[in-house]
Amino acid sequence: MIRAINLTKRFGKQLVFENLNFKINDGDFLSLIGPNGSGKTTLVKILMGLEKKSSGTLIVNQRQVIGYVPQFRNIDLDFPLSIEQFVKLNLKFTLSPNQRRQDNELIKNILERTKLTKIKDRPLGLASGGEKQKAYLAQALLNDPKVLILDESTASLDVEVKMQLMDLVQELNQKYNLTVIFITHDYELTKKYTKRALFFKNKTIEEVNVSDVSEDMFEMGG
Ligand SMILES: Nc1ncnc2c1ncn2[C@@H]1O[C@H](COP(=O)(O)OP(=O)(O)OP(=O)(O)O)[C@@H](O)[C@H]1O
Repeated sequence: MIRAINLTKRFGKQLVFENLNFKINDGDFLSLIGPNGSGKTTLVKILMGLEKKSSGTLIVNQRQVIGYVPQFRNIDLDFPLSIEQFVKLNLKFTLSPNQRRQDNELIKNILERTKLTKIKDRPLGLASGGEKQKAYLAQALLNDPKVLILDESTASLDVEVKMQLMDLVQELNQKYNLTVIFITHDYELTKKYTKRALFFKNKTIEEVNVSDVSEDMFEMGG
């Protein structure tokens, strides 16, 4: 469970948002929507402990590991790692054979969950956009997160591939009760996949019913 009480953030004199009040429950599939610059990324950075709040209270269970899937970035064709090697980058180095065995099991399991097993040896640079994004997702799942943050992860993928990625995330949400926070500018995906929506408006946040989310909510000035 994550709870914000009067959460406020300023950068110097610039007020980004003030008095955010919300609660995110375990297993929620939630979208964070609002125009450019309204504070969505700043909020998740605060959630992940990468940015400091200015005032207010934020309660995040300490043991609640948060996984983060970044915005889609293309990767050079000659990137030297295979999909599996890339996913493994998030493992802690160990000399213990026992730990290595456990790590290998874990990797196998995660590649299966993200449907990457068949192509695990393919160089990441040669993978399709959707496959690359799944590799980021697999990396984020490595530390067994209870919360997964997707930061516009589907931007610049084509529609079908976006849906495939979101189907996979939905499956993880339903099977493992993974909490999903989806920062997005995508109206269709918000409607199709998310169960709750938090809308940044006038420097604060309000919960709107997903059925009431409209396209202009992604465009209006902050
Ligand atoms: N480290 C920083 N120092 C100063 N200002 C910052 C910093 N990070 C973000 N900002 C400002 O805070 C505001 C909110 O930015 P943020 O990236 O959170 O918005 P966003 O809603 O995620 O936008 P977008 O939809 O465009 O990704 C912007 O005006 C931005 O310029």
